[in-house]
Amino acid sequence: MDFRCFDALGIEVPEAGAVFTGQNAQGKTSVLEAVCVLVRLHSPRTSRMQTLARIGGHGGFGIAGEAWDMERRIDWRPRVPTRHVVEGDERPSQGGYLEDGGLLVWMGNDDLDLVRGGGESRRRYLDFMGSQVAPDYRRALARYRRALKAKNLLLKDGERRRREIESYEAIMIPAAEVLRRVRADLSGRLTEVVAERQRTIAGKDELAGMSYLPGGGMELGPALEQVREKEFRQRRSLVGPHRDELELTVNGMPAAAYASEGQQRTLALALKLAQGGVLRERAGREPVWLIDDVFGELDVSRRNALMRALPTGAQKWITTTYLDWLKETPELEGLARFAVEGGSLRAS
Ligand SMILES: Nc1ncnc2c1ncn2[C@@H]1O[C@H](COP(=O)(O)OP(=O)(O)OP(=O)(O)O)[C@@H](O)[C@H]1O
Repeated sequence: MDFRCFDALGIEVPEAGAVFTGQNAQGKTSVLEAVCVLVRLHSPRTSRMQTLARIGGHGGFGIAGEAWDMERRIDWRPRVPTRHVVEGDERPSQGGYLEDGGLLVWMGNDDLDLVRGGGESRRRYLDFMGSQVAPDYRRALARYRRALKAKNLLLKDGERRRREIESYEAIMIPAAEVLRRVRADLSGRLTEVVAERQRTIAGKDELAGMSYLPGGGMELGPALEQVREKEFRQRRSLVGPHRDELELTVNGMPAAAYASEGQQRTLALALKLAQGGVLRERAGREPVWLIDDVFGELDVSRRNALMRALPTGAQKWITTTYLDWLKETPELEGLARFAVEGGSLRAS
């Protein structure tokens, strides 16, 4: 293991899921994070794998588990290729490992950033979904980011090296096509489901809206030509999927600026619930819900609404520091209970 604060950890979770309780900084989030890394090769807290390796451990980490009836294992070590193993067979690429991986929805108490924060958090929301439903998405995103970084370095040095810049754009344009096709498709479907979830949680007077706005327009090639001079002057990339926006509204007004805090919280919940619904529709399977410290923060009516909205058959992994609300939530009775303390776990 050697993952975060855990040197070793073995855990069996029933079909319905589990609730992890404990004080702050005991390792609850790390348990959910390990599932996310094993299943999606992605941590919602960091993009640096090194951060996940236990300080004072052997330098790397390993996670193994059965997910969606398949034995999966990853071994991460610094400076050597990560090993991805499924049913005992090594998969040579991340894409190969992920193609039959499971589906996840992550809910955390920073989900409010989806509504209040900058475009980056909403792009991450689409990216997390995109890479779960479209096999070519993750690769396109990695290619796009690498080429964009190289292009930005060239723009920054101010030398107007058009030829070299165009060679990176030749990588960015087809990658952008993949990203935008998937993002447009997902947001089209999400719009309806988010509006429906918002109505269910808040009542019929709250109309949530969503529009996908590709930065510079859907066609990247012509957009790049149009801003060429401006990019040279400003020394940075001005159009492309890294500038896409997912505009959110409540009752026709921009949600970040005009919606009340309650409306914003409801919208953040609706976005995550819709994510689960659309993943299920697209992939024909129920995602697992990793719900990190969300329930304790919600008022009773939103907590109940969330509980009712979570699919009954879905597996849920829930962390919480407060125990009181658990007693009032009969829907969670079938879930195993674990107490997390100082990087170790015991059934409670
Ligand atoms: N790479 C690492 N090696 C060792 N310990 C780590 C590492 N990364 C984080 N930690 C520590 O692990 C502990 C558990 O963190 P975690 O976020 O899982 O706690 P938590 O129980 O979810 O807390 P909270 O309720 O505050 O969210 C923290 O003390 C944290 O500082």
